[in-house]
Amino acid sequence: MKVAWAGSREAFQVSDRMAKLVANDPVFEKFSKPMLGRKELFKNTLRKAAYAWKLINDLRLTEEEAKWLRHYIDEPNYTDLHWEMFVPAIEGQGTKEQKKKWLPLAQTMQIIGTYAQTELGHGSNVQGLETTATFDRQTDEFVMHSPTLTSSKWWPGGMAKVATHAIVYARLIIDGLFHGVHGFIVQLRSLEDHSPLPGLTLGDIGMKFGHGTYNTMDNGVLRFDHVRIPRNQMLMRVSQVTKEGKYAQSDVPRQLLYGTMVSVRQTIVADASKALSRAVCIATRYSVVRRQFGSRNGGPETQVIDYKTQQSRLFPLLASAYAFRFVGEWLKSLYIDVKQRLEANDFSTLPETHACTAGLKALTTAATADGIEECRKLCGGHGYLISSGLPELFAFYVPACSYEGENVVMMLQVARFLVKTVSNLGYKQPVGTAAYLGRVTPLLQNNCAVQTAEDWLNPDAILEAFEARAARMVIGCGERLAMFENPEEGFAELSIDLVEASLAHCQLITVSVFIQKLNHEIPGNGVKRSLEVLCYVYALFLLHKHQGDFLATGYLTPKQASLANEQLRTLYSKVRPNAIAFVDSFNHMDHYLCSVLGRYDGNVYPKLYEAAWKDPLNDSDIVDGIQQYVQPILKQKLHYAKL
Ligand SMILES: CCCCCCCC/C=C\C/C=C/C(=O)SCCNC(=O)CCNC(=O)[C@H](O)C(C)(C)COP(=O)(O)OP(=O)(O)OC[C@H]1O[C@@H](n2cnc3c(N)ncnc32)[C@H](O)[C@@H]1OP(=O)(O)O
Ligand SMILES: Cc1cc2nc3c(=O)[nH]c(=O)nc-3n(C[C@H](O)[C@H](O)[C@H](O)COP(=O)(O)OP(=O)(O)OC[C@H]3O[C@@H](n4cnc5c(N)ncnc54)[C@H](O)[C@@H]3O)c2cc1C
Repeated sequence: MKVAWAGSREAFQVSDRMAKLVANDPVFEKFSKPMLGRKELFKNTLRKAAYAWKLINDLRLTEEEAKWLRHYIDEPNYTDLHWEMFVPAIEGQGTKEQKKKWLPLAQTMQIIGTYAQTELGHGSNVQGLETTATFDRQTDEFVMHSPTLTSSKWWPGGMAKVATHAIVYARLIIDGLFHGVHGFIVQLRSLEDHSPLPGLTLGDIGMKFGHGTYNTMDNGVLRFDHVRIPRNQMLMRVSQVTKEGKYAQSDVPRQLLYGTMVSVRQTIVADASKALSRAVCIATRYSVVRRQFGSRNGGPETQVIDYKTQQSRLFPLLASAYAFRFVGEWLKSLYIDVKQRLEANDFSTLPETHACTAGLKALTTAATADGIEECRKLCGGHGYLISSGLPELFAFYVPACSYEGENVVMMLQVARFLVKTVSNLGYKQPVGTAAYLGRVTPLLQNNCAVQTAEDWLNPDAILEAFEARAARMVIGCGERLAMFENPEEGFAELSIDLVEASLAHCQLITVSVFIQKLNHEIPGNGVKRSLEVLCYVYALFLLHKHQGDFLATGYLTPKQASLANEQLRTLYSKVRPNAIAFVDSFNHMDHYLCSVLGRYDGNVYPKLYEAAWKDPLNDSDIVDGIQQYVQPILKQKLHYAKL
């Protein structure tokens, strides 16, 4: 199962080696993090990042190994933006010459980059950005300027204190004409003494949610006061500006300007299963240790994992972790394919890839953020302790619902793709993840054939149910949209239904990828049979949760929906004996989990007790402030004290 989770024996070995490397090196200790102040926290992260870079070089780690190393260090920092956004932006949007100049510098970290798109006034609406890049023909330069307060760049990770360079998105202006938003490579700091370059105001935007997690990152604010950069620092693969000031667009579609976001959204989907599996591992192990009620004749109480209600909250999350792992793997292969095509100037699959990355990013991050919080509740009161590992994990993870495309905004992008696909149905056969929309007649006419709970243990029945629900919701939206004279008004008016239809479409992708995985790629019958159970749990849990959709579209009868729920209950009993094996298969080491509740050895209570004594408040019996503020109250003799 460890191999199935990792993707291959080689992938398992690489991640396992890196996990151990980090866990066994005292530099990467992280239990004390929540006790540190912001400055110490930040410096500590800088120290770890520098040490990690040294390890990467000394041990000659491959790109894959370096990624795992950074992952297991488990502290957001400037290198995330450098590797995940700055480098991909140059790779995807730079010309050959630009790549030749900038990539070697970035890949050896002689420069450190960030991705400065969002502003104080605009994040989702990229076309609404206000920073300007005005071409000056005389000097062959662009003048970067922040004309308003709201145009201040706001949020870019690593920008406040570390990055030496940034890809800055700004409105291109030539001779007073606006030519859309483009990316520019801008140097922010001196490579000699790290001071901000003249004309730039740079700082940190302040503390963020949670304490020891995202505050290791220096998210920044940046303002330009007429800062000049050479013309050849505009990323010019999509559009070019000549030294005469002529604006030209190559045959590369404009959408490629958004390409870095496709790349990172794909990574975010791949990462969702890591965060969810981490929370599920903690909650499952603890649910086996924790006992409440049910003692008979003085025997042990019931393990809370044996309560059906606990199972009905925990096991769908366990199944979701596996579903997200497989859909992340699938999306990665889709992305690798599109990347190769884009390099060869084949843009045909970009719209579908954009819809998949946007939609799956929204689906997986929302479910993971909610899932981590549910795992905290599944651990009862102890889940609220920092030492459970869950509050910090939640604080770290939850911004994924906002960054890299706010989730609702992303689902609306999926909706645009679906509406377009449906409106083209007469003359363009949909392919890939939208292929089912080419079979609308049977999907709209045939109803579910399930008659017993057992009938739900059939991949075809499940697939057809998810296809019919998505097709009916999408087609329904299309029909209602057609009634509006102005399509944009119609889209806005129906946006709530459109987001729901997009979710149904994305859930269909996730379920069908899981089924596909079982049909083709699982080595070993035992592993396959166990994963089949999780696949059914995932699908039937979604069906139960969204039964309103399945019933309202008329595909299911209430009886069939309740048979699905009955089957789900039976499936929970099949998951139970393997629950610990399923979470052990994630291969998460204690160091990575950073959780007393999720310890591999189950030795929870003594370690919780021990951890409590490490709190600085327990350094002495009488702490600072008691004499000054508590003792006087105890000793006072005021009238109202008698009340
Ligand atoms: C160790 C592991 C590390 C993990 C990863 C690291 C993460 C680090 C953590 C945080 C870093 C965070 C960074 C950021 O957040 S960077 C900022 C991200 N910002 C956004 O995501 C902004 C979201 N907004 C948009 O993407 C766009 O504004 C929009 C798509 C919502 C709207 O675009 P707009 O041009 O205004 O309008 P349209 O909807 O009409 O789109 C036009 C056209 O373009 C197509 N399209 C849109 N986006 C893309 C895309 N990304 N790729 C391809 N095509 C795209 C769209 O479909 C339309 O096409 P058409 O219908 O055919 O015309
Ligand atoms: C931790 C973190 C790190 C970040 N790092 C970076 C970075 O490195 N570089 C960078 O450039 N940016 C970064 N960002 C910024 C991030 O990309 C934006 O915050 C994100 O894209 C969301 O945009 P917004 O803040 O403008 O949200 P808004 O768009 O203002 O969203 C507010 C609300 O409005 C709704 N809404 C907005 N538009 C619509 C619409 N058309 N229809 C319906 N509802 C709508 C949203 O659903 C949401 O509920 C980071 C953000 C965070 C939290």
